Amino acid sequence: MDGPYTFPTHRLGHLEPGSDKTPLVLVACGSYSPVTFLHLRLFEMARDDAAFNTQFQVIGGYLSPVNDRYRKLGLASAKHRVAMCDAAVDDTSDWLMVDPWEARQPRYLPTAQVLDHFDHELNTVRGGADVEVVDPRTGEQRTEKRRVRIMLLAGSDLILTMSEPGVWAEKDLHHILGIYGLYIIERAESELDQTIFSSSSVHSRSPLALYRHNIHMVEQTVRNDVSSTKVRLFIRKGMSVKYLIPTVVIRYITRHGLYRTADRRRSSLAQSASAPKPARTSAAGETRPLRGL
Ligand SMILES: Nc1ncnc2c1ncn2[C@@H]1O[C@H](COP(=O)(O)OP(=O)(O)OP(=O)(O)O)[C@@H](O)[C@H]1O
Ligand SMILES: NC(=O)c1ccc[n+]([C@@H]2O[C@H](COP(=O)(O)O)[C@@H](O)[C@H]2O)c1
Repeated sequence: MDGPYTFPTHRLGHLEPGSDKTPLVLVACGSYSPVTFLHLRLFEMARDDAAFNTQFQVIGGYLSPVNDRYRKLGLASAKHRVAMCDAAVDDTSDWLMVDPWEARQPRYLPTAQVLDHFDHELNTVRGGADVEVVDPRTGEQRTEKRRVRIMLLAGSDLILTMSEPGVWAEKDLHHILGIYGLYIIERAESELDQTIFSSSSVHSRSPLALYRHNIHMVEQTVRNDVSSTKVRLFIRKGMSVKYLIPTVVIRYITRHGLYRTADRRRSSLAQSASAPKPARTSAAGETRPLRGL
């Protein structure tokens, strides 16, 4: 992560010539300590859903690892988490990228500001996505710039925290859901009570109900509940994590001796009052031992 920052664009796709679709970029903010096959698979599920059920065409996907100020158990340093994500996408994907910008910031950044950064890079700096169109009057072909839509990609556990008090600022929810939108992948242990979206319930004035049209839900037809917590626990116990995370990530963990001991401390840097306390300890609960372990 040393050296000057440049926004990664090397795997950005483009719209088909003449396409009337809206270009979509998916951004998944998370800890990724470490990144798992499930984290990568979330992007594939969302891209398929967009292709089959919407007017969007996914032209890019970014993992944005949270920085060291985030108060969460089990975080390896941002430098390691970014390197593991980089290795994972380089080895397993031809369209996913890792943006180290959030991880490099000196303070915790709420997700709304991270999405603003992507909007700035894609729509202000690059001016949107290129699409070849034919002028209906002259028949000439020209390149048009089309505004890129950015959406937050997350598991249903994250959306549940959006209706918990104190985790998200109300103005940030209006910003994220109103301007950008959400791709939600259902998570086995975090089933959504549909009334949180209902305009006729007590939640009717909540941002989730207000911007229901900007929220896309995807059911996991092949259920996978790998979590980083489980992976860390397995490593600590000397158990295999093969086929749960990419082999290049296993090699990286071994080479750097990560996750060998229980990390009951939060990152020493993570004392900033502006960093929200994560709403859940973890999917498998670092403090709640897994059966048989
Ligand atoms: N089983 C799952 N199903 C759907 N989404 C998931 C699942 N596991 C993680 N995610 C999503 O992946 C993103 C990154 O999350 P995060 O890095 O916190 O992963 P995690 O595996 O839950 O980590 P930890 O176990 O350390 O809490 C979040 O949007 C989270 O909702
Ligand atoms: N207020 C906020 O912007 C807010 C609140 C909770 C989680 N998040 C983000 O969600 C992501 C996932 O967080 P967890 O690893 O705690 O599930 C992180 O990138 C974190 O920054 C943002």
